[in-house]
Amino acid sequence: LSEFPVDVKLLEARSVVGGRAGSYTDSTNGGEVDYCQHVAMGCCTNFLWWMQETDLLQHFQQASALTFLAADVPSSILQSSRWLPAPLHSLPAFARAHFLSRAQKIEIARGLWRLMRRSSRSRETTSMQQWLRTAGQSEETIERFWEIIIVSALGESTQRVSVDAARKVLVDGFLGHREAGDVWIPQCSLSDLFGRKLADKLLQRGVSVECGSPVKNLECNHNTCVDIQTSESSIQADQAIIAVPWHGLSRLLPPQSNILPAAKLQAIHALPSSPISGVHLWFDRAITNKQHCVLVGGLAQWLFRPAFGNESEHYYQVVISASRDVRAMPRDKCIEQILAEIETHFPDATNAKLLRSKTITDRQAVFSMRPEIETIRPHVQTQHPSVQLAGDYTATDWPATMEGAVLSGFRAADQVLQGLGLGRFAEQPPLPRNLLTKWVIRE
Ligand SMILES: Cc1cc2nc3c(=O)[nH]c(=O)nc-3n(C[C@H](O)[C@H](O)[C@H](O)COP(=O)(O)OP(=O)(O)OC[C@H]3O[C@@H](n4cnc5c(N)ncnc54)[C@H](O)[C@@H]3O)c2cc1C
Repeated sequence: LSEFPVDVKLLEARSVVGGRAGSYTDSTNGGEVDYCQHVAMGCCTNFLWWMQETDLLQHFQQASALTFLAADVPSSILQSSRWLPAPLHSLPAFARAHFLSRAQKIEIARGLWRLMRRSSRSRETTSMQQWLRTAGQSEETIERFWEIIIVSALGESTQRVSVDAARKVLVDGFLGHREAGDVWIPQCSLSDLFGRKLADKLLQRGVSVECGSPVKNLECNHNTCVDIQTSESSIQADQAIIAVPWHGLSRLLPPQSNILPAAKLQAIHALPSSPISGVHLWFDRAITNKQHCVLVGGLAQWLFRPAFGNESEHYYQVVISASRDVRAMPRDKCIEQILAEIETHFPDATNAKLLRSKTITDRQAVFSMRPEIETIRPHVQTQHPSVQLAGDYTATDWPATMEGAVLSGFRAADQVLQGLGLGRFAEQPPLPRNLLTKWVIRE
């Protein structure tokens, strides 16, 4: 919006922008620690474009190889082949993977083929787990492959997510393009990236950013103007975009609002969510030089070694998505189990001393991509022409991701521009498909 002749004011409740993609200040050394590591994927074309546009893509590292570690087998590196076109690009690395047996690989290949041949718009109410069983996947294959990929990408287990959501991740996220599955990892803290660097870019573009300004109420009394109440002031706007999380929306709007029907507002508020935990570990020495890896078969799912922070400390972060088990465990027991798993993967960890640890679980980290939620996710346009919604929970087809959030923002901006008669704002197209993927992957 800042590229158009409009005055843009951003009202943020917290002291810093960035929302769930943020950091806290470590009381021991004063450094910034991300609540939880965030990564984007190559298929997140809107998010990556936006980072490029705001000159922030330089603060990301693009990783095209993922290391999978499982107990008692050598590590496996999954990387696209240089010479095979999509969707065959992962085949050689997949065939060499040590954490899967030959029979499991054949089962998975059959399952992936069936997913690609399935329509992306089936809107079926089956869960991914039910689908996997009917597609001939054994419990062990589900646990050792499908569960790992789906939980990492959707923040929810195969038991709960819809087949459509899982298909989107596997097809758009890995099979559709050679670079779709590349992982883009921030090389600075999230609060530095979004809270400072991005906020500065917005300020330079003339956006007024007001942190510490929670909106209390939003009403449209007549057709062309929105009344926005904060604790400090009352603002009249021609257009408003409400970009709060799904569970915060009903606090802003009166129950009988001309913006959203009461039943819809209630359904959005009740969208089911899934927790994600970041387990922060500080050791007295390095346990591995790997910057990131996927851990197979245990409680810990990913290990990250952030590229920033105090060099004298050896800080690592374990990410556990759909972490209901973690929430149910005593804290000490959870750390004990994670350390035991880390020692099986990294022999250097046996001699390392854990100096301190912190577990942060966001209970409403992401909305749960269950089959029924697609009918509840709202479009960015509300009933009122002057009010738009934005946020990962809107109907973008994407799971709760930075891509979904950015895409919804672009769509909301487009609506605003149309409402003001100022033109259009085009979202980015998905990664292009080659002839083979167009032929093999059904729309
Ligand atoms: C632990 C965890 C790990 C994740 N990992 C990844 C990942 O690896 N990759 C990925 O793409 N995504 C990841 N996500 C999801 C990602 O963080 C979200 O999808 C994304 O941040 C959603 O952005 P949003 O703008 O929709 O909502 P939010 O980030 O929740 O932003 C909403 C903003 O609204 C503000 N607000 C709320 N109420 C008010 C009010 N009344 N007035 C003014 N402001 C208000 C909030 O303070 C907040 O800043 C993760 C999320 C969590 C929690």
